Amino acid sequence: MCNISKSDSDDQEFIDENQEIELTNRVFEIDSNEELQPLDGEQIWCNNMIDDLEDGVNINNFFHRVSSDQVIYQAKKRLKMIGKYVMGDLLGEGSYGKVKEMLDSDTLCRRAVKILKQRKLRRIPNGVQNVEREIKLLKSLKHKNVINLVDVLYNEEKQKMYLIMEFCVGSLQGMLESTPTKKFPLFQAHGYFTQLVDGLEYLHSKRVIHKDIKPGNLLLTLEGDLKISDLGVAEGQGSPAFQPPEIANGLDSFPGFKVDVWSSGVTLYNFVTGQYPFEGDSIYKLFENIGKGDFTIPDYIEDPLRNLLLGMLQKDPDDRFSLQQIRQHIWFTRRPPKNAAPVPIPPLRGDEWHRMTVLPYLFDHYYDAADAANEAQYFTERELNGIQIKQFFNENLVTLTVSEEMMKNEVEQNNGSAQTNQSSKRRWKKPISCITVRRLPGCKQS
Ligand SMILES: Nc1ncnc2c1ncn2[C@@H]1O[C@H](COP(=O)(O)OP(=O)(O)OP(=O)(O)O)[C@@H](O)[C@H]1O
Repeated sequence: MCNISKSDSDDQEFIDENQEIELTNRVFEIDSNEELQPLDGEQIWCNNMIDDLEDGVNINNFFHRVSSDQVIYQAKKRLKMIGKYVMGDLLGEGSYGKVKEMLDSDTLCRRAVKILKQRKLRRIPNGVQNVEREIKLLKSLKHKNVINLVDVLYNEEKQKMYLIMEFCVGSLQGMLESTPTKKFPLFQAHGYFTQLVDGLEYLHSKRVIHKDIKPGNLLLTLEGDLKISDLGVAEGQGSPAFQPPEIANGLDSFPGFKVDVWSSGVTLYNFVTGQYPFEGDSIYKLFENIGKGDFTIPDYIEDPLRNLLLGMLQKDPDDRFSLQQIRQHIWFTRRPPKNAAPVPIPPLRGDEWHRMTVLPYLFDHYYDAADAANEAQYFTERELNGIQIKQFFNENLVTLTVSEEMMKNEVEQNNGSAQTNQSSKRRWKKPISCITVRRLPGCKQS
């Protein structure tokens, strides 16, 4: 019999408003004495244990506290749909609101949704109008290196706007932060920088100035495509460390396109050195330093890259390189050799495979574990840490795993007799189960 223990875990990181927490947020852990380990990548939830607790049994009589690395499953995920989109987990949070993963139930494409609260927007002067205007603009843009706004939904009652975008696995900022050196090898920096220039050139051709180019606004798809994001709905005038001297000095008028060239120069500097050309203890000091335009480039950055950085970070916008000059620059045109391991995309909330977070919600809503066993076409038996388990295979998507011993208990409870052969699985009301996603639906980003 598998003992579980109650723990007042404060690890609520994975729980968001979509998740209905069973057992008032308590986490259940397998007793370490039983040595029942989760199978790789599998999740277990013990429904009959939950019933015991709901019946008001004093759990302390039965359960022992064990270390948290034994935690197997903690929360029920309640399905939430916004139109045809199935909501997944939180991806991040910006100043306007949350960004969550979504699945388009028509196309099975992974999406990200930025949830904007109109109440919040109204507090910003012209906030609502600006967003509306920007949405119109974003809808008219289509380029491989610019985040695509796929759909916009409104909920009048909740006063929310949902901006549905292409799904990305993370930002270049997150990748840089995940490395000890905080920088990319030159060939990787080159790959991202050339995509950034491609995207910027497209935006400028549409007479759009981004105003907030920085690694945090450059997202990556699973395929490694760079997407310029946060167009226009970004709050304020951009991030201070990436602002050009004409803004730091408060000039009244200046060529807007050169603002993007400057911040792309700071971004490239950051990619290849892990540092910023201008720093300051306060924003005033930072702007003072930017305003003077004096900076140094570490000696290990050699020409032609040094020359490119100097050209992009010219204090006077008229002297600053144009995008055409950048494109023709020798560093741009020649790909550096791949002489180091690339910086990988860091795990998303602990998952290095960046698996779809929508699936557990779908399983919880549509998939009854008992039905899975009933519908199973194949099963296999094996031993796991001394406990006999059965795995039922349903097509190639799902494996339902049930321990023989748990099965006995369940059947005894339900029928008063212990039946452990395969036919007994039809009688289970709530088997203790593992559901493993073996294959994810593929999706080509459109
Ligand atoms: N299309 C997307 N796919 C995956 N993650 C995304 C997507 N868009 C944004 N994110 C993530 O969501 C988080 C919040 O993004 P958002 O654009 O709202 O804010 P921000 O750029 O961090 O800040 P601000 O809006 O204040 O400038 C970021 O961590 C970002 O990486």
